[in-house]
Amino acid sequence: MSELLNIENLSVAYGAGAPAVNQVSFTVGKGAVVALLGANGAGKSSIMKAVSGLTPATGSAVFEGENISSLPARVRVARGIIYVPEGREIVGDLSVRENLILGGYQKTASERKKRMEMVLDLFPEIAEKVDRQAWRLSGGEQQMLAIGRGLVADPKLLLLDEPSLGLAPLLVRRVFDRLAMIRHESDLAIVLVEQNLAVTMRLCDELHFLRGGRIVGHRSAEELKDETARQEAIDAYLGAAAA
Ligand SMILES: Nc1ncnc2c1ncn2[C@@H]1O[C@H](COP(=O)(O)OP(=O)(O)OP(=O)(O)O)[C@@H](O)[C@H]1O
Repeated sequence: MSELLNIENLSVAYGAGAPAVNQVSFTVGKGAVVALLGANGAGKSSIMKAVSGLTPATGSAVFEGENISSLPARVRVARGIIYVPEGREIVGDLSVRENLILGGYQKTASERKKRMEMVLDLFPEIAEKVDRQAWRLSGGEQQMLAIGRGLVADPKLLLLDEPSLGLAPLLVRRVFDRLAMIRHESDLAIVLVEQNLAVTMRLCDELHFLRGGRIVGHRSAEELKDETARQEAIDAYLGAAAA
């Protein structure tokens, strides 16, 4: 698998105290799904924001061989790095269709139309409600819209921040099944932030465990298929709440 993203010694500091992200390094292969797991405050979202150019960071970020460290967020979007933030951040007063149009704001009208059709095929739940204001959607539908809006931008790398947050287990399964479909049908790579290992295991190839802004452990999804190994990783890195 060839390399898509290489992050080296990434650090993020918001003030004078301990950095939120401290010398983090990881790589993402083309078409790979890499998960970042850790408790609240471990630094997961800060990594996502740093990779997407939304917060200042030090260290190096190389995407498709190009050093993107000093590129602004909108140029990273044009390169194919798309962030789907925690809490969805869809525009409630706009319709589902208008939210999807926003996702493709850098695309030509015909490309955007094609991508929107693909997204609505993938998420029939929101296709039925395309003219409805986004705030009227259920939590699961809003999450589908947030992911769909990201997909309209035709990402090479999707940065997905806690897509399971606040969703019932059945909806989480539905959202993750769709993500699995997309990744099998395309070259899309995903960096997935989650707190829940069981959910993450449905989709990812490898996992990095974070604590206090540092990567403290790494496992492949293959290794964690073994129940004992999985329990050991939970005990070592996450604690009982994340099982
Ligand atoms: N804009 C900000 N200004 C100041 N401190 C911040 C800011 N954003 C995050 N932090 C701090 O940085 C640390 C890491 O936060 P971050 O949101 O990256 O963690 P996280 O692992 O994504 O947490 P969660 O799972 O709760 O979303 C926390 O201590 C947090 O309080």
